[in-house]
Amino acid sequence: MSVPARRSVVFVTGNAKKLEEVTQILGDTFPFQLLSKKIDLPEYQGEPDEISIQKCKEAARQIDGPVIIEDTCLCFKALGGLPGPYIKWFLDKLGPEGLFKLLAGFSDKSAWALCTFAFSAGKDEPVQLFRGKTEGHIVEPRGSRDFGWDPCFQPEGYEETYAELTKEVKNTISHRYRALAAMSAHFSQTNSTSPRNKKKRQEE
Ligand SMILES: O=c1[nH]c(=O)c2ncn([C@H]3C[C@H](O)[C@@H](COP(=O)(O)OP(=O)(O)OP(=O)(O)O)O3)c2[nH]1
Ligand SMILES: [Mg+2]
Repeated sequence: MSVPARRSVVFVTGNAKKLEEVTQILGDTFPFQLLSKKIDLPEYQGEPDEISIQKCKEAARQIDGPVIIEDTCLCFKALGGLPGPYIKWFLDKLGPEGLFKLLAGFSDKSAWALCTFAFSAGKDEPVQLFRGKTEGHIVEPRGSRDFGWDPCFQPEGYEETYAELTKEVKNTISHRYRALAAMSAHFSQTNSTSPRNKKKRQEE
């Protein structure tokens, strides 16, 4: 008897570090087979949800099949949530040191990292969003420099920055971990209540 193939979905990202973390976090737990495609999707403007929806629709159009995208914001409370979705440009121009200095005139250094995963079953299909948020503070950069603004973000309840924490720890508290947990929970539930699985359970 042949084993039915696991449904696959393409994670579209131009960021190799994101892909690395997503693969580490999901392990074998995700009900879909995760494929990846390196495409630099446009950097849209607007609110995080709108950006993720546009990004996902464009990915689904290009792939012409089921896709997942991810968009990350780093939001400073003293700046009303900015840079938010524009963190990529701020990071490119200022680096982690400059991000810290941006808050020099403010006593409130609190910040949050927001990750949004968006799924679409294909072009012209609806987009579903899954969000994860981790609160913390912007600090003088410390730790390894291998991923963006990790050296200047210290998550709440920790003495270390994301960049000083081991990957194992970051990947159990991060914005990305939380968004993926929401997405995995949704699809695990959907899978277990799908008519095919219900029928299978009744037959057991
Ligand atoms: O230090 C970090 N740690 C992170 O966990 C993290 N996640 C994203 N980023 C960086 C990468 C970018 O500079 C921005 C987010 O912009 P976004 O458009 O979401 O990411 P891209 O690199 O453009 O990748 P996509 O192709 O859009 O998936 O923040 C982090 N830095
Ligand atoms: Mg991007």
